[in-house]
Amino acid sequence: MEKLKILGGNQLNGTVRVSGAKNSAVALIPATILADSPVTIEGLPQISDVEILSSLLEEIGGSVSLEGEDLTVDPSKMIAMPLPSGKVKKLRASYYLMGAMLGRFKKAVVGLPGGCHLGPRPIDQHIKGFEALGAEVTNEQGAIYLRAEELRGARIYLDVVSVGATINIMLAAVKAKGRTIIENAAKEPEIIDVATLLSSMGAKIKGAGTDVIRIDGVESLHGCKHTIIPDRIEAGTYMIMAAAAGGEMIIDNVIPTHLEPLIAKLREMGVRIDINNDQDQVLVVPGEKLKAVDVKTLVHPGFPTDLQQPMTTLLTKAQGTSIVTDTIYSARFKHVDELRRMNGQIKVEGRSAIINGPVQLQGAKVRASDLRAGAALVIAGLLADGLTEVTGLEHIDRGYSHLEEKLEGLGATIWREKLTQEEIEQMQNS
Ligand SMILES: CC(=O)N[C@H]1[C@@H](OP(=O)(O)OP(=O)(O)OC[C@H]2O[C@@H](n3ccc(=O)[nH]c3=O)[C@H](O)[C@@H]2O)O[C@H](CO)[C@@H](O)[C@@H]1O
Ligand SMILES: C=C(OP(=O)(O)O)C(=O)O
Repeated sequence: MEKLKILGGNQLNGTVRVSGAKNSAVALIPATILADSPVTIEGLPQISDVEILSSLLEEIGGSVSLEGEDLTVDPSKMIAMPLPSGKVKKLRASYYLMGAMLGRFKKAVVGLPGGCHLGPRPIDQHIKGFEALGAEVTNEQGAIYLRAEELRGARIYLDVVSVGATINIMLAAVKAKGRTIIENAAKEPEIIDVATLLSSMGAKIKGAGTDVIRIDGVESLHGCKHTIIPDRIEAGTYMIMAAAAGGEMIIDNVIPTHLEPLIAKLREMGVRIDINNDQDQVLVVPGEKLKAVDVKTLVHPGFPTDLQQPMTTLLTKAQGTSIVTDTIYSARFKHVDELRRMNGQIKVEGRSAIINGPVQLQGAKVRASDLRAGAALVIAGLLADGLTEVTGLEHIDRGYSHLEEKLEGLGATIWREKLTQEEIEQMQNS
């Protein structure tokens, strides 16, 4: 077990290159199960979610080569091996193994997913979709059992706009007989990325990125090569870091339109953002003083919930009272207690955090309860007076590729250390 140590107060200057999108990667990798010949995905982030999913593909008989940012999967010898427990619980996106294995084998056994604890995260809409396609779905001792004689296209209206359900239904439907229509589908860029890979494999998909997706099932899918889109949440995290820590930062390898809600909010706060579409870059130049703003998370293209926690830290520096409301998750505020330990003047009321600023955060020992809480605490450490120690790195490592190297390159004083036996015991007893 390890911790991050951050000596706060440094300005961040220079260029940071954004990695491939975690939320695409975790769907693209299971999607390879559907092909009958090798698929290569280029530009993957070097994060634990990618490593775990790659090893799960090996567990079901895939031949997998992950070298740096590139993954090649030969799925031809895969079998419908049950995956009821173990690694599937370490991440949220193991649920995509359900859709992909159902599509290919017409059966699957996959443990209920893990991932960040942000309040209830049911998968009823995924199951509704699988059932509409003709699968029998049961939940036995913490694992989902899926079986179908054949998959038949269907019209599926999602009661809740869900990224995971939209992609999972796409994965199963590409090999169903006939047409599937997903209505009230999620519209995230990652959904378009997955549809692009599936289309390169021979799938027939129209409307990805809108709220109606039409899929005409095909008999077989073939191998191909695909380059992943950049991670808009990682990009957004660095933009928030730049706004928080001062200095001038170029964030490279971004699709600026994916960042519109954040760009608008940062500008409202008084941060200068220059967009260079030709170079896939944005430049962030923080203003002298930051203004308080209200933020409400919404489904895409609204403000992304995954940037809500980092934004809360930034708002501790803004003049006045800001209200951050999360309409997607009921309990995505575990970072607030930790920020309070660092002198954050924040209270939580229902689904909102009320932040009074500006305050000077103080270095402290804090624990990341989930991935973006981790990002929020790292930003707090960069801003704080003195030394901050962040534990719970297993969460941060799910989603941030080379975090310390990238931050060091920008001028931060940050390093990783092993926890002592005493610290491990203290954590286990707390
Ligand atoms: C691996 C991945 O891509 N994770 C992202 C994905 O998570 P994930 O796919 O889990 O999120 P969803 O879009 O499905 O969830 C959105 C909301 O719908 C609810 N819901 C979802 C499914 C369902 O069957 N029933 C239901 O009620 C959830 O509880 C949540 O309140 O989208 C979230 C919302 O942008 C992001 O925070 C996560 O980073
Ligand atoms: C909530 C997140 O991830 P996951 O859905 O993988 O838990 C996230 O990326 O912020």
